[in-house]
Amino acid sequence: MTSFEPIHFTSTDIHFYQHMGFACSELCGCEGKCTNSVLMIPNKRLFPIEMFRSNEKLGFGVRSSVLIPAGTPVTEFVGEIIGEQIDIENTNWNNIEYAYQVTYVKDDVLKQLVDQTNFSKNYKGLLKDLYANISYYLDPTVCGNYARMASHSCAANMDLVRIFQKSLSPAHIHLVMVAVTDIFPGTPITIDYGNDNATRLKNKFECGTQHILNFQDTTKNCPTWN
Ligand SMILES: C[S@@+](CC[C@H](N)C(=O)[O-])C[C@H]1O[C@@H](n2cnc3c(N)ncnc32)[C@H](O)[C@@H]1O
Repeated sequence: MTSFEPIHFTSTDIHFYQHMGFACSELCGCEGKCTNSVLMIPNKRLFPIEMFRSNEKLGFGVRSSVLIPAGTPVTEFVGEIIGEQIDIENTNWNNIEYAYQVTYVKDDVLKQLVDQTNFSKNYKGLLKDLYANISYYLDPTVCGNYARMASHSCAANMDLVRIFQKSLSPAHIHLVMVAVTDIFPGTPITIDYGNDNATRLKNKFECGTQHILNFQDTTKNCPTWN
């Protein structure tokens, strides 16, 4: 399951579920000085980003004035880690509008990853218990960055990838936004909010794509960007 093979970021795969990464830290042999850390590029803020107002329905979005090449890790999605057991379709937790779910109770890949580590049996048990009953979210409401302003698209130009640093607990998750297509200057930066959110917001979503999600009538709710 783990490998050092390069990952080809394409818009046809859902990388969030398929790939997880690890970043060096002061706990590694390189003492965090390694120049190959996956968090290095997103934290360098290589791309000028501006916020713009799309329309009344979409509100504000973000875009860059320069080309962002496919495969580039562009920024971290910054937020506070929150553990919530919520019914996403009926929640009145206001922050759900901006929070991004980073763990799923049925996330077998994550559980297998914990099993593969050389952590002690007790620590592995603790990690599995943490993930077993609660879903964790990165909530940018109080402490966040521009990533929280990205709009939803059913054919998003960025995907989010979980990168663990130092350990495998929810508190060690960094969420990195990676371009999955070349994003031309001025193009709105979009992510897929996921099926649960799409269902919750299905009567107000418009993303200008003809992609069909796992619920009926989605195409009806996806007129073009304007
Ligand atoms: C994470 S916020 C994005 C920033 C937001 N546009 C703003 O101005 O604060 C998510 C909210 O933006 C709006 N939104 C984002 N993408 C949308 C889309 N494709 N269609 C309609 N509304 C969208 C919805 O109101 C959604 O609840």
